Amino acid sequence: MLSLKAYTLMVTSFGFPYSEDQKKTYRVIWSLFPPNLLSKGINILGDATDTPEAPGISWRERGKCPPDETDCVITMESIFMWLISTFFLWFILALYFDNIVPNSYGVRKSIFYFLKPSYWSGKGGNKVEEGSLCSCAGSIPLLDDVTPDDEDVLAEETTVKHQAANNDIDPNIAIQIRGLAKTYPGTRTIGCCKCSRSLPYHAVKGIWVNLAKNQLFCLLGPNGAGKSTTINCLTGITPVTGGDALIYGYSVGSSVGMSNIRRIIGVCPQFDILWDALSAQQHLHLFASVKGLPPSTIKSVAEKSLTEVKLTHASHIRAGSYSGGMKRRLSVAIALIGDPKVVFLDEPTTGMDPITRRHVWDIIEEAKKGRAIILTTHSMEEADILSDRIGIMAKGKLRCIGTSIRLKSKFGAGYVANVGFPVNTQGQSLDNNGSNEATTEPQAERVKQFFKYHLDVDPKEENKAFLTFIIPHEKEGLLANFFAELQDRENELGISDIQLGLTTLEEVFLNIAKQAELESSSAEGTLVALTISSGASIQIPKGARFVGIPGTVSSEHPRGLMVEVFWEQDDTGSLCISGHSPETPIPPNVQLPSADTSRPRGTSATVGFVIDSGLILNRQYEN
Ligand SMILES: Nc1ncnc2c1ncn2[C@@H]1O[C@H](COP(=O)(O)OP(=O)(O)OP(=O)(O)O)[C@@H](O)[C@H]1O
Repeated sequence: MLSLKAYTLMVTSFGFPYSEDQKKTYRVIWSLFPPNLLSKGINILGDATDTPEAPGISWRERGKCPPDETDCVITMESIFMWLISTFFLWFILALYFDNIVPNSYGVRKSIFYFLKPSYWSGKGGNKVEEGSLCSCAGSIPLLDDVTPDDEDVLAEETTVKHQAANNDIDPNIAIQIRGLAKTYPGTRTIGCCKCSRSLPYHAVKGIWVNLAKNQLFCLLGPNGAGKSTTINCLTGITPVTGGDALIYGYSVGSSVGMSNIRRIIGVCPQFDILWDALSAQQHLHLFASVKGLPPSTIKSVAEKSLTEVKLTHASHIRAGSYSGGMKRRLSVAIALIGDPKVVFLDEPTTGMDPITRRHVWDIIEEAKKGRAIILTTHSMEEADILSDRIGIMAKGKLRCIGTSIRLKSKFGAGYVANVGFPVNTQGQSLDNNGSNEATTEPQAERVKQFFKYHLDVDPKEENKAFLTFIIPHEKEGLLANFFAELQDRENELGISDIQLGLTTLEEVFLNIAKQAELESSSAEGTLVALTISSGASIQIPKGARFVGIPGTVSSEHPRGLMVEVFWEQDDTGSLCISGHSPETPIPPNVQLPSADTSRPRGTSATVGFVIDSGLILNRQYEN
């Protein structure tokens, strides 16, 4: 770019195209580029002042050719006029292209946006388009209105629908999300760009939820669940394609509503949007001014913010040299500056060390007072500690909603009992008097038998120091007497410590993610390979828990064999197989599929069949 500029300047200084020999059209085209005119202007001034005796060009004489100039086709006055006109021309073109070229979220205005009255009046919605300039967006297919499976999600949806229909305004509600949907349009790229076609993608499929004031609502979900898209719709970064949301009564679907919303929200986006050349202090001063804080308070507010996020020592250093954690802290401070009524925090603690993260949690906890906070995170611990309510999304839908305890008791496997045995600092077993003896093993066996006999559960994890049991909710009624007896026999069984708690939020999250994966893989037919103990490999739907293995029918196992598959999340948040149980006979209450479904048409792989978890688990409890 620079060399092109140098080239055109050089060409101009050699006389092209400002000479009688050249066509006027060339001169006009050449003059549209201000550096060329500037170069010609400097040339004329240089020629007029090249000797001490030269008269130069006075302001009054700007419209005349210099007396010794023989080939004069442009005067200084024309150059000034051209420069002023091209300034406006390029300025208007810059504004126009800024509006029609898609931003980083693929959002742009239509090519003829300036012809629409709504653009000039500011009324009539927030009409924008998506996709690249040389693409023609396909029409957006409508989403079916599907009733949620979960009773709490359904109850929330019914409440919001009822309030929306009756125009009920609940003063305790900060955000009301009314069937918010977002479909990224499929595009057909034509002409100037490579010819390709993509299908529309339903990223958010109609969410109905009320978010209260003075509360933190945490949106959880695996990668690609639609969390950031939801936040982007609520903050106006990307336009909604269905439904609406009201933030303090202002609609995100209208440009007037959105400009009011921007005044009362603070956003910490998933990726830091900072200027490398500005320091933390300059960032905060800038955002405080944009949010309209009185100039006299900006300095003290910025200093307080910097202290809160522990960036005082780096307040004058350029943000470009900050670590990832420092940048996130600065983004959190920017989101909170100006006392916004609603704060969106999209994975605010990503990349922070545990000490800094705890510190930021304290800031968020403190910030809850007087505002509504919407947080997305992949840290279950963060969600558990900070949230008043949690919603878990998967595949664009809200799958469950409630407090952490409600979700754990509803979707977790039950209670976790940890039974500890005395060990020394090297991890060796001790007896109850503290002497080094390998007494734990028989005692652990007796504890296992005690659990098996009373609750019919086996340990999920075990080592010398402890045994962990998962006790299903169905056994809840037995727990009081069971633990009273276990405590009475603590000494006899060599137990040093008993802990009882609900299963973790992580387990709830995995259960919901598995369920969603299973739903979509059955719809799309996505299969993953599972290698069973015999070494054979079968294909199973992603997320399936109990899977029947085709071809295992024998006289010993007339109904065939099945396995329980264990899942975990990989680094990208996708579900992957972490292991499986030994093969066990398929119980009689499971209906077996017809033989030809194990080898779908067009594939040579053996496909395991999914067995409803309810059939297996209920049977285990009944036994
Ligand atoms: N501009 C876009 N065009 C097309 N599809 C998109 C666009 N932006 C996001 N998506 C798709 O929408 C889905 C939801 O994305 P989103 O970023 O909301 O997920 P997320 O839940 O925030 O995930 P993560 O936890 O990874 O941030 C993804 O499948 C993503 O590929």
